[in-house]
Amino acid sequence: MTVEKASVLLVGSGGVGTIAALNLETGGRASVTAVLRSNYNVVKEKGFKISSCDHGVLEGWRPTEVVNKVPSASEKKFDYIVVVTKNVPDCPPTVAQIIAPAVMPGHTVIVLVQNGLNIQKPIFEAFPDNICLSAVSVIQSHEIEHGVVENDDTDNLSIGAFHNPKLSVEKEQAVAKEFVEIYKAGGKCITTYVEDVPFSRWRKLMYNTCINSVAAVTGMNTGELQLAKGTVDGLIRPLMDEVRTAAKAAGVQLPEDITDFFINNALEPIDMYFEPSMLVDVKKGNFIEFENIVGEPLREGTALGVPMPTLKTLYHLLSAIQYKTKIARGTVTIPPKGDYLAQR
Ligand SMILES: NC(=O)C1=CN([C@@H]2O[C@H](COP(=O)(O)OP(=O)(O)OC[C@H]3O[C@@H](n4cnc5c(N)ncnc54)[C@H](OP(=O)(O)O)[C@@H]3O)[C@@H](O)[C@H]2O)C=CC1
Ligand SMILES: CC(C)(CO)C(=O)C(=O)O
Repeated sequence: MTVEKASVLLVGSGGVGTIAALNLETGGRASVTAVLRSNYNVVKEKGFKISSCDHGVLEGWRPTEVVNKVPSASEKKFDYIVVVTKNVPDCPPTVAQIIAPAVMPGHTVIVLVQNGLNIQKPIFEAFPDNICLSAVSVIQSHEIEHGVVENDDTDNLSIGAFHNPKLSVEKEQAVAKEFVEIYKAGGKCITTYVEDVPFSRWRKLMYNTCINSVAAVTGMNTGELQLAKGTVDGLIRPLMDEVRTAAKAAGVQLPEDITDFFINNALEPIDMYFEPSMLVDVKKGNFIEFENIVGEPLREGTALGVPMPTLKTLYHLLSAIQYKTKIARGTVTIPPKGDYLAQR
């Protein structure tokens, strides 16, 4: 018996998105149309070159279809839109604006394979009748040049449903479980259904909010951060304590030993010198996802009465870095330098 393939629109085929497309196609239960932007021409012509710990080296790989624009729902009906762009709501277009043309109200399931907290809120607002899934990714995958992807760690995806109070929780969870089956059908990734999405999101923040962002501000990889005296105990631990306390205030109990767990496992070994994604973005001159990774936990914790002084300082440093990128990319204009010498 042949099973009909799910029709998937994948938006954002960089480091993580390309491996997601590959896993979806490998399982044979999905047919992927990928929307590409800066890598469109090179991939259309030559396909992706992928070096992956789980898939080996692939030259000229493409999903079923590659396009350079989000198709409209009237052109093609998609069962899922899998979003794997960076999520930068402070630098429009927003995710909701990007995917809007392809969303069929009440039909399309929107899957957010992105870091950060509360990323579902603008999706619920824009598409109140569509199920939205959370996919928390642990993978090390980067596009090192257009169309060239290096994936060093198994694609480990924790999938669950963001609960939209307007929709049936049973239906949302059934859809999440079905997507897990589609995603893992190829057997080359670790894909788990999670019921407690807030837990899985806050848990991941322990890394992203506290390590990723310190790496971005300092320009240092995980090995250098550990070697720099005082950074782990004076900066990363206090940040983790603040995030854990905010999670608790929000009703999410992270285990007491989680700080030691992340410090002893996620940063090791020192000579791995790993660059988290926000550091990669700063180095590439890309916008950073600081509003969802740092701003949202800060706003949520503060609103619940949790003092977060270290995180607040980090937030403002990241905000300044984002502004610097906006100047460099010309998305803001600043007044020209005044001629003060002439007035002396
Ligand atoms: N990299 C990693 O190892 C990990 C990343 N994550 C998370 O996964 C998500 C994706 O990250 P990552 O893969 O690293 O990001 P990348 O920057 O590698 O890829 C993002 C892709 O989205 C594309 N894109 C952005 N906007 C659009 C648009 N409007 N239309 C079409 N394509 C678009 C970008 O194109 P362009 O090149 O033109 O900008 C780029 O190809 C993020 O939320 C990140 O935090 C989570 C775990 C690990
Ligand atoms: C922690 C890590 C590396 C997980 O894959 C990540 O989320 C990132 O680099 O943003």
